[in-house]
Amino acid sequence: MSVTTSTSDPIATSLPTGDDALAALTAAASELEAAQQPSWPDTAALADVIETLRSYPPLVFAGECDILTERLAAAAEGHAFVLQGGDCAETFANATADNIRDRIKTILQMAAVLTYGASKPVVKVGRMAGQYAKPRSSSIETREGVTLPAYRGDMVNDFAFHEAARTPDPQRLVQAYHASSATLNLVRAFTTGGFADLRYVHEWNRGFVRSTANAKYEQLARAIDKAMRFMAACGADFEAMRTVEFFSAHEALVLDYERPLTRIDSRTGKLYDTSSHFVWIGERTRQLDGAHIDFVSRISNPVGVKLGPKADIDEVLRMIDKVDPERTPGRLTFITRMGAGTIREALPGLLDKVRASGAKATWICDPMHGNTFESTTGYKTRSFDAIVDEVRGFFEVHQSLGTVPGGIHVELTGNDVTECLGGASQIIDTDLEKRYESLCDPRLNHQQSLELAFLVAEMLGQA
Ligand SMILES: O=C[C@H](O)[C@H](O)COP(=O)(O)O
Ligand SMILES: C=C(OP(=O)(O)O)C(=O)O
Ligand SMILES: [Mn+2]
Repeated sequence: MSVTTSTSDPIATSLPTGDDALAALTAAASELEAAQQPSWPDTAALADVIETLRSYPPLVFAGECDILTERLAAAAEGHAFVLQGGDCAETFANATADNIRDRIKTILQMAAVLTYGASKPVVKVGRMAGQYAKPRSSSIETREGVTLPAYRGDMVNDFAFHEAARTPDPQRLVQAYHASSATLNLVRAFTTGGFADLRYVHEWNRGFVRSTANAKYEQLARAIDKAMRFMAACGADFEAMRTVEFFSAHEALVLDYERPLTRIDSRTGKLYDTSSHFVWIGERTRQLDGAHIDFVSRISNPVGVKLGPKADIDEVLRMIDKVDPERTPGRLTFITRMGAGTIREALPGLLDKVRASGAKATWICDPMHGNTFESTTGYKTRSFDAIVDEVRGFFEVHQSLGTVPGGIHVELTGNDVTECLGGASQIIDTDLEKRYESLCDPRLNHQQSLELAFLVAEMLGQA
């Protein structure tokens, strides 16, 4: 079945639908170069796994992806604010009930504070239920004279430093599917079964500001408390606020996972990557003529592209034509990750030119990936102050241009880890070893995540 779009818009393209679309997706797989892919040693085993994944049910429904597209369109117009958060790299071992609960709890707490600050709905998106693959700066790692393949996420290989562990194993793709399925199932249960009740979330936040270290956020917490009482006095239906809309997201990196989970939507004949509601393409894999950008241009999910400080404007404009030729509101999100010291110079030009081109994108700030450095104690870390400063710069730039700051994208956990420096509990270099658990990038811990939410709420209140 092939359907052409009839439009007079010169940039609109006609993508095939149905079986033709799936065939084109498969053909592109063999023609285009895909960066950062595992070197699977056993290609027959990989082929079996791909067939297995093809036979599995989708993890999300296309209609849910469309709802997220609408929410992201609202964020692009300034009618909503997006919060994307979760681990840099999920692991199979950490996909436990407690960890998932605490991450959801952290995101819900942040969202409540941001909703108050923005006076807008907050679109809640977890970097979870699929964030199992990592692009790496180097494809090898050397320790004490021994060189092995780099860890590329649990979907590909194991973190343990020996040859068998680091050898890519396609069975891990199947494990990633099951871990994602179980995670998403619990997330759906938490967010629709009563755990997300705004009254609980508010109580958790009151608990957070009770500690002396966080007393500086008390004023805002009191204002939220007053608003809750006001709502109660007006007879607000808190029962209706027991459930929240929550979406999943991850980097679409390993195409041997994403392609077999890409399915035809029975309603429209269009393709959706049913591994997640939202997928993004990372800074290292966004080559215009590469397989990743081709892949997202063929699916109808809302998609993101990370943009670093060196993003070339012409390339970005061509990317818009390729990924969002029909200029569908909410379809394309740019996640900027410039660095605190760079964002104020690097972002205005991009915003300005994209606006001048007539294209619309949702702009989200990732204040993590441009602010990574090695601590004196040898840990990959980030400082809380730089993270806050990058978000501040993001708001300043948007404000000066009259464009819309659409949301934030953060690496966080609900656990009390010590991976990022600073924050009210003043984590210093020598603290990092106490509880450094990330297998890739350092995450904000529970307290630091909430602090960030309070600070961003203040920025939103002033915007
Ligand atoms: O999460 C992002 C990247 O995968 C990560 O920053 C790469 O880290 P590396 O430079 O240690 O490979
Ligand atoms: C790989 C990541 O980021 P980036 O592509 O921005 O480096 C990430 O989000 O973990
Ligand atoms: Mn990361």
